[in-house]
Amino acid sequence: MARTKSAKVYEGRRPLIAGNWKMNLTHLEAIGLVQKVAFGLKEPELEAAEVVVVPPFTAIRSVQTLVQGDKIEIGFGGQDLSTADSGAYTGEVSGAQLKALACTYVVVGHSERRAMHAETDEVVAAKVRKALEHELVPILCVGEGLEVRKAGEHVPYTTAQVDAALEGLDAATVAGVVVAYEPVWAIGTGEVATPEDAQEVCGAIRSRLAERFGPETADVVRILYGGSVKAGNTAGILAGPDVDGALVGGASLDADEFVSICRSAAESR
Ligand SMILES: O=C[C@H](O)COP(=O)(O)O
Repeated sequence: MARTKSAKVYEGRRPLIAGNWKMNLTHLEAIGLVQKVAFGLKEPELEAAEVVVVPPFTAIRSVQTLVQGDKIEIGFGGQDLSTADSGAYTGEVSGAQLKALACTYVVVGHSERRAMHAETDEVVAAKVRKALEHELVPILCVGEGLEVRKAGEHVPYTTAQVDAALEGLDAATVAGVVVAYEPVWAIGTGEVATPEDAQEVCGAIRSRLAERFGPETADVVRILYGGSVKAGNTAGILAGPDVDGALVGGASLDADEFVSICRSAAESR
């Protein structure tokens, strides 16, 4: 099993694979999955690529206990956070609560939150700020629906979402954000974007970050692709020079498949 090692300085952008479990798995099933993933990956692979799981809130504590107790070199985070810190917000979870569970990351603005919970660009921007305030790394999700894609407006649409979410932040702060390009038409559909599609938009996002925050900042921000990522398509997608990893949904629930995805990422740089 891969164990925690001393900090290492990485040159360039270290590939990041984040498994978003969405509303799947009990806390007991979560433990089993993390154990299998940890046993499946070797230490050099976990050094070459950063591996993160994003369980439902109900399983975070169990994942934390396992990861810290067994010194497993796998990170974890939350799937959402509130724009508030505490109070009468039934069902919400705060950044402080996630931080207290040792979360490193939090997904913000996932298309399922935007669509099912009416999260606007303003709400997403507020959540990015709240995550940063609590020293959580936001994984900012952007991406177009099928109509926008068919109209050929996917690049301006997604870069505008990035603009809105990062409005008012300074370059040093933006350097600590992860962006995930997830075309909505490719999420959970089996309809994966081509490597060229992924690179086109990830490259455009990086160019936009360079315009707004400077090339040094744009150069360090990790930009992920998400949408029907599987072991068989990871290498092709990560071959794009601006694609630094993947936000994986369904395939992250299968230990063997997720291990293979992480291995591809480790071999990608
Ligand atoms: O957060 C993950 C994305 O929504 C991708 O999900 P998927 O890999 O099941 O298409």
